[in-house]
Amino acid sequence: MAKVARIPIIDLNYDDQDEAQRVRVAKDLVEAAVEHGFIYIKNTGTDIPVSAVDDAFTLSKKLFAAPLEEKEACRIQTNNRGWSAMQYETLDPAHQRVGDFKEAFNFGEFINGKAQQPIPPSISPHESDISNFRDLCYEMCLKINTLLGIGLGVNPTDFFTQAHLREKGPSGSTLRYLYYPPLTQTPDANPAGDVRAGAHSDYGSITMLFRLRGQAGLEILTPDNTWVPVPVTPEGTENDPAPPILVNIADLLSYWTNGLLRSTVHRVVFGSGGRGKLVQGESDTEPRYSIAYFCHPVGTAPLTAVPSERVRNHKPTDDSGNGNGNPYAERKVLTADEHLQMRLRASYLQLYKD
Ligand SMILES: O=C(O)CCC(=O)C(=O)O
Ligand SMILES: [Fe+2]
Repeated sequence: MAKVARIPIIDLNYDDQDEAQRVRVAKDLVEAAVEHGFIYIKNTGTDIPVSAVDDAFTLSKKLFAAPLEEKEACRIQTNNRGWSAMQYETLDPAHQRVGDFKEAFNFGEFINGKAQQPIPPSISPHESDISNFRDLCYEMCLKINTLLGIGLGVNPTDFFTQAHLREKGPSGSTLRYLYYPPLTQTPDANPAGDVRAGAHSDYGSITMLFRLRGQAGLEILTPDNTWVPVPVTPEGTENDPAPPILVNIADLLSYWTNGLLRSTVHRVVFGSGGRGKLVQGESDTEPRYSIAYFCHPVGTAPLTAVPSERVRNHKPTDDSGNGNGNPYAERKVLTADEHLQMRLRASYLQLYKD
């Protein structure tokens, strides 16, 4: 059996009246974020109902199965909204021969349940459901940001949360449906060298990832520089109503905390015959679907030093200035939006070529 990533599993289902318990969970969350950058959040349906996740996957499948013209009419724009065709995005341009073997659809902000971008007619009757799911993700993201503030001893503890509040202005937060066809449908792919999503770290503050049981592919780069798969259903969650939600620290939060919180590099690979090592009980012969919510602070949020003793005392351990070997989180960025623009330009070469 393949060696798998050892990522802590945390249950956010604590008693709201029990402050000591909340602080304990917050500290566990921070330690996992410092050590691994990835955290499994047990999904018992409290924060995000299991039916809402199931319905989101149903809609995603409908969207990617829609006629090509419908998706073409929603092609991704420089506002980072819309449909990204097979191989259009290249997450690791320095090392990839060709683009990612995936399709993606990005949903930006909704206003009163209405998308502010073209939506394929095949799923437009469900626009308000997509908006609701995005809201659930947003609320959970605020909760995690609050816990991170508590666990880090940031003063005020809601420093991160305040920076994410929608009422303060638009943000780069994006709900993304992803579809990775199986090798049988991608004859151009060379599974030994090509990837379904190139090695990258995420751009925002945190990412929440939903996956389907049995679908292989995600790997993280460990501190000793080896790739290990991230099981969809880690030990101890087999009987939960849904697989855990996989949360990872992204570049902006790593940058904000001077590298204390780890933004871990990850990728999606072909398993059988490819580079990946399959986790027991998972396979890559079926089409793979995942859903990510990329949580970003409001675009104008200045990335000033986090008011935390622990962050102040943290010494970056490498030349990048972010302490975790991540080459993207450079110190020159000023606002959340500037940071996002820098990252998008690097991965959508055609879109930004002019
Ligand atoms: O599909 C996955 O499992 C991961 C996708 C991912 O890393 C991303 O879209 O940033
Ligand atoms: Fe990612």
